[in-house]
Amino acid sequence: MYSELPDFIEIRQSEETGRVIWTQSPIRAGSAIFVTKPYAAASSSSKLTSYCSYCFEQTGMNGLRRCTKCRVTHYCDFNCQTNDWAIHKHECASLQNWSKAAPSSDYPPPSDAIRCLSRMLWKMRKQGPYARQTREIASMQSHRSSLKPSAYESHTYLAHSLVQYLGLSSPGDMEQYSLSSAADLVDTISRFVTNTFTVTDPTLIPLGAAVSPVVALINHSCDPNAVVVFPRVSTDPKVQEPLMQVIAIRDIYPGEEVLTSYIDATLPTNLRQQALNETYNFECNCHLCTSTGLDPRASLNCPKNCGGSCPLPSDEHALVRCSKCKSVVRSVDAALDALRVGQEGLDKANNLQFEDPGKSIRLTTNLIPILTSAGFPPSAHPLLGLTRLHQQLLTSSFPNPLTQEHLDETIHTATTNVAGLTALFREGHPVLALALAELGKLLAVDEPSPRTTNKSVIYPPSGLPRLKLAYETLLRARKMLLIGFGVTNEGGQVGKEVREMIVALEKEIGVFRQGVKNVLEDTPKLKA
Ligand SMILES: C[S@@+](CC[C@H](N)C(=O)[O-])C[C@H]1O[C@@H](n2cnc3c(N)ncnc32)[C@H](O)[C@@H]1O
Repeated sequence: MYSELPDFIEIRQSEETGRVIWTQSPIRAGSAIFVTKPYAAASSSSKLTSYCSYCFEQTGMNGLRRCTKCRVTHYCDFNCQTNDWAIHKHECASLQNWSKAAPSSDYPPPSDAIRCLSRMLWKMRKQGPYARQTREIASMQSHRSSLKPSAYESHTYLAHSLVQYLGLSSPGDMEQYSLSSAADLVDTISRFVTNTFTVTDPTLIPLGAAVSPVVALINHSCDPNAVVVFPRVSTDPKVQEPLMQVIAIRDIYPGEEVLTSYIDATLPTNLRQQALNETYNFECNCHLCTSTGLDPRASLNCPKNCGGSCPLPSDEHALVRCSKCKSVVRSVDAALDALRVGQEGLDKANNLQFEDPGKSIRLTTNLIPILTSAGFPPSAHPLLGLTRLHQQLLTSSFPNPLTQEHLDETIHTATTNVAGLTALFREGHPVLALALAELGKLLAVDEPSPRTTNKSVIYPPSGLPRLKLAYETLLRARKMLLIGFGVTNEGGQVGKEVREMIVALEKEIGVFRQGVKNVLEDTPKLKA
C-alpha cells in the first residue's frame, strides 16, 4: 500500500492521533517529500466553465471544450476529455438526470464535494474492493461513531444529495458501491469529509475538492513543517496534472512527524479549534494551541505605543497590560466592539466579494480604520483577513488607465498584509511567499505619475528607489517561493515568473542608473 511514499517515510500508529507519518532521514526545507495525483477530484461549481475538469488547467485563448451531453464539464482539449471519460461517463449520466429533475433551468449542478465523492465511489466500484487504492481509501479515518452534533446536519445533507445524484432508489442499489447499510453511507461520508483536500492553483486560489489516501495519512499542526501545494510546473504531458506535492517548509529531522495544517492558520486559537473540532473531530494540542504566551493573532498594540503588545481582552479577562511597559488597556469595550463588528463585517465582505465587489470593498474600506484605531496590529484577527480581502478587491478593480493613487493604496495594503503574515508564518511558508511576490510585483508596476521629489519618509517611494525596493522584495519572495513550492519546482509557476521579473528589473535599474549618470555628466557641459 501507499507506493508513492519514499522509503525513508514510515507509517506509525499513535494512540491519540491514529496513523502518523515519520521521517527516518533528514529532509531539507524546500524538498518535495512525495508527489501524487489525487485519487478523485472535482472542480468547484464556480470554476466549472473556466477550468478543465480533468487537469484543472485554466481556459486558454480558445476557451474550453464543453461536454456536449451533460453541458457541465469542460476540458482543455480532446486528450483531457478522453482521459476523463472512464469516470465522466458515469458522471455525465448523473449530471443529465440531475438537470432533468431540477426545478428550473438555472438550477446549479451538485457541489464539488458531492461530485468528488461520487467520482471516488465510481472509481472504487470500477477497481473493485481488493484493489490497492480501494483498500487505501477504505482505511482512511472515519468519525462516524463519534460525530459531533454540529456535523449531523452537513452529513445528512451530503447523504441526501449523494443518494439523489447517484440515482439510488433502494438499499439494494447501494451494494454496487460496497455500501450495505445507511451506516456504511454515513461512514463513507465521514471518511470523505475528514480526508478531503482543496485543489489550489499555483497562487493558492481554491479550485475544487480532492481525495488522496496517501496525503490523508498526514496529521495536523497549526505550525506545520510541510504543506500541500499544486505548483503546476511538471514538464511531463499535462495529463499528469493536478499533481499534489507535499513540500517540507523547514528542515525536518529523523524521528520527526511530518505535519501539515488543515485550516487557515491565521485564525486565533478559539476559531482554529472550532474548525478542527467541527470538521476533523479532534482537539489540537500543538504548541500554538497550548501556548499561554502572547498570540499575534489575538493581540493589541501597546496603548502607550512603546512597541510592545497586549493580549486581546475578553469578557472574562478584561484587565490586560502591555507585555513590555505594563501599561493597562483602558479602551477594552472599544476593542471588543471592534472585534465583533470586524468579524461580522469580514464574513459579510467575504460573502459579497464576487457577487457585489463594490459593496465588499466599501465594507473593508470602512472597517480597516476602525480596527486599526482600536489598536489591532496587522497580524490580528479579523484585521489581517480584512486587509487580505481589501488587497484582492483593490487589485481586481485597477482602473483603466491606472492611477497613482489606486496603485499606491494597493501597495500600502499589500505591505500591511506582508507585515501581518510575517508575524505569523515562518520564512518559506507559501502564503507569506506569495504575499511578498504580490507586493514585489505591485512595486514593479510602471508608475502612472511618479513623484519628482523623493522624500525618504514617503511610502511607497517613487522612481529608482521604488524599483530597487521591488527588486529586493522579489528577491526575498523568490527565496521563500523556492521553499514553499519546492526547489526542484523552481518555486512553482509564481517562482518562475518572479525570476523573470528579477532579471528584467536588474536591466531596468541598470538602464535607469545609466540614464541618470548620463544626465549628470551632460549637465555641466550644457551649462558651459
Ligand atoms: C487526514 S486524517 C490524518 C490521518 C489519520 N491520523 C489516520 O489515522 O488516518 C485526519 C484525522 O487524523 C486525526 N488527527 C490529525 N491530526 C491530529 C492532531 N494533531 N491531534 C489529534 N488527532 C489528529 C483526527 O482524527 C483527524 O480527523
